[in-house]
Amino acid sequence: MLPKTLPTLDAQFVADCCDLAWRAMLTEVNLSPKPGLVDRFNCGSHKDMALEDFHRSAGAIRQWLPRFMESGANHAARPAPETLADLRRIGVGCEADMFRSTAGVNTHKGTIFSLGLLCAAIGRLYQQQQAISPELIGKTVAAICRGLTERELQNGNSQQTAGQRLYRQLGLTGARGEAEAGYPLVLELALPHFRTRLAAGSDPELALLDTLLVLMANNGDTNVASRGGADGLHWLQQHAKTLLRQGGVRHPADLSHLHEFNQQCIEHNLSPGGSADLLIVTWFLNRITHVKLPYESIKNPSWRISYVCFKR
Ligand SMILES: CC(C)(COP(=O)(O)OP(=O)(O)OC[C@H]1O[C@@H](n2cnc3c(N)ncnc32)[C@H](O[C@H]2O[C@H](COP(=O)(O)OP(=O)(O)OP(=O)(O)O)[C@@H](O)[C@H]2O)[C@@H]1O)[C@@H](O)C(=O)NCCC(=O)NCCS
Ligand SMILES: Nc1ncnc2[nH]cnc12
Repeated sequence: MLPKTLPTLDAQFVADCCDLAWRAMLTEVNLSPKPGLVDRFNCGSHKDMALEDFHRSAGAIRQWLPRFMESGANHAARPAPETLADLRRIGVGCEADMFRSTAGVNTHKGTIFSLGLLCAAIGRLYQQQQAISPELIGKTVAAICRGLTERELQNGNSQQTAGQRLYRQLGLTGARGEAEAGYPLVLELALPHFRTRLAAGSDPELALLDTLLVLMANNGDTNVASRGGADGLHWLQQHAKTLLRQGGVRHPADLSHLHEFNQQCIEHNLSPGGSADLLIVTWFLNRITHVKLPYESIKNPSWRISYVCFKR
């Protein structure tokens, strides 16, 4: 008789997932050249943070990700919105460590929100012994975030964050809206685009840079809007669309267009930090299906016998 639910999250599985999330953060920040963003060449439109801040921040966040997974697993039998309250508590602690590691600079606030939700969704799916697929993860995040934009954006309080202010001014739902919708920009646009480019034999870094352009062209990025307003966001989206129409990033020679785009973002003081976060989500979801699930083997009788023997 198979166990109804696994007693706890398998430690190796948790470590594999959190290491993958950590690698996703490093892969994104090391990817170069990225328009307006911190990378190996320069700090884009940022005067207060550099590559090393992101490396330190990613390491600090990595330590908290198991707690997001455990929260998702522990609340697996509870109504999904109850999970978010616990995630908020963990998130506040994680953000504090991020700020400690960067001497107060906001490198990954949005990343913590997105990766925290993805890890919680994976913990929930694991506890329910469901498949861990990008689509099911997206659906589970949407369930956890149901009603979030209405609660936190439509009824914003006086202590407005950038996201709340931009919702009132421009109707942008930002990180909350993307999560509550189940990451459609990633699941319907960026991830299929990235996988198609990889399947066609594209260099992975060029494919990822091209995917960043796809995100920048379609994302209502509140980072861009908080600095450049609606006009700044429209300019950045149109510029990304033009580069994509001209062929995007297919050959090393195309990197010159990204260097030029970066210079223009610096002149406009624009940084697509939200699209950088969604690129982290894209890379992570592309690889999560490779992480070994312990209960996949339970269907294999030989493994089941060894599991039962081991547990005695
Ligand atoms: C729900 C929160 C995200 C609340 O934050 P806020 O109300 O500000 O919400 P948003 O503005 O919507 O988003 C905040 C960050 O999320 C990223 N983001 C923006 N647009 C999108 C989008 N469409 N899809 C996904 N993600 C998006 C973005 O974060 C990245 O950029 C930041 C670095 O850029 P920078 O310009 O430097 O940012 P600032 O320093 O703020 O501006 P300057 O002063 O420099 O000009 C960095 O954070 C990147 O990650 C948005 O900034 C959530 O954070 C929250 O409520 N936290 C509380 C604790 C919690 O609950 N945490 C975990 C829950 S699982
Ligand atoms: N590389 C990057 N530069 C600036 N903001 C970011 N947010 C996430 N990644 C970023």
